[in-house]
Amino acid sequence: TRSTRPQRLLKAVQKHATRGDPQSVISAIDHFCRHSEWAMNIGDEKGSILDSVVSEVNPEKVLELGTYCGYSTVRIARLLPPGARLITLEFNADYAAIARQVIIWAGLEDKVQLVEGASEDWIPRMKEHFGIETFDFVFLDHWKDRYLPDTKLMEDCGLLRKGTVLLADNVICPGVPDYLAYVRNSLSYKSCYFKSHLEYTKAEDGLEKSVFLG
Ligand SMILES: Nc1ncnc2c1ncn2[C@@H]1O[C@H](/C=C/CNC(=O)c2cc([N+](=O)[O-])cc(O)c2O)[C@@H](O)[C@H]1O
Ligand SMILES: [Mg+2]
Repeated sequence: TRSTRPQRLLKAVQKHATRGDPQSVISAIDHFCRHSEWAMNIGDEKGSILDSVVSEVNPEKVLELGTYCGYSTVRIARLLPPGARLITLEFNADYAAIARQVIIWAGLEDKVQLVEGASEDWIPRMKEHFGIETFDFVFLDHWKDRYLPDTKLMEDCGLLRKGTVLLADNVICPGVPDYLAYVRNSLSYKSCYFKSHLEYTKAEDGLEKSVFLG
């Protein structure tokens, strides 16, 4: 049977990127998505904003919701200090299998724990299963109707501390209106919008950075 797009994306990484070189993995995926097949990675333009926020926060404990093929996982993990950990949740087994290979190709498997499962099932288990008290940085890029319920779940599970930074992709396109209204109106968050473009296109999109105030 015909291969899937994530499988073709992984092939492009293995063909064009250098093992152990995260930047070459990022460039190979961006080239594939610009010149061969669009895919829903954050991309290079919004990816640079992600890089700057991660560098500013310099987090020890990171949670990513929605791994897909591991593009943003690699972008984040390559910037983490030694000893820092990234847990990424992905409930589609096929995507998880591709992402594992992309993360290994980038040489970042020691910094990343890819958990194959649903965010709603695993957020409540972060303490007892991973010994995580709170996260320093959370990247939201999974199904858009899950951003708000999962944020409330993280609050309820005590996983956010004063200063935890949430960064959400696609707040314009496809859009997350309920999440945006919540973080922008809640007294528990200081929120700001980074205007950009939908990956590999000229359409507007952007990232919302929200600092939990405790
Ligand atoms: N509750 C959950 N727990 C674990 N994994 C979960 C999950 N919900 C979804 N996922 C996974 O997260 C990814 C979904 C991304 C949705 N993005 C999108 O739909 C999307 C669409 C466009 N677009 O249409 O232009 C552009 C973008 O940047 C986008 O991120 C998929 O890999 C999916 O399996
Ligand atoms: Mg996205």
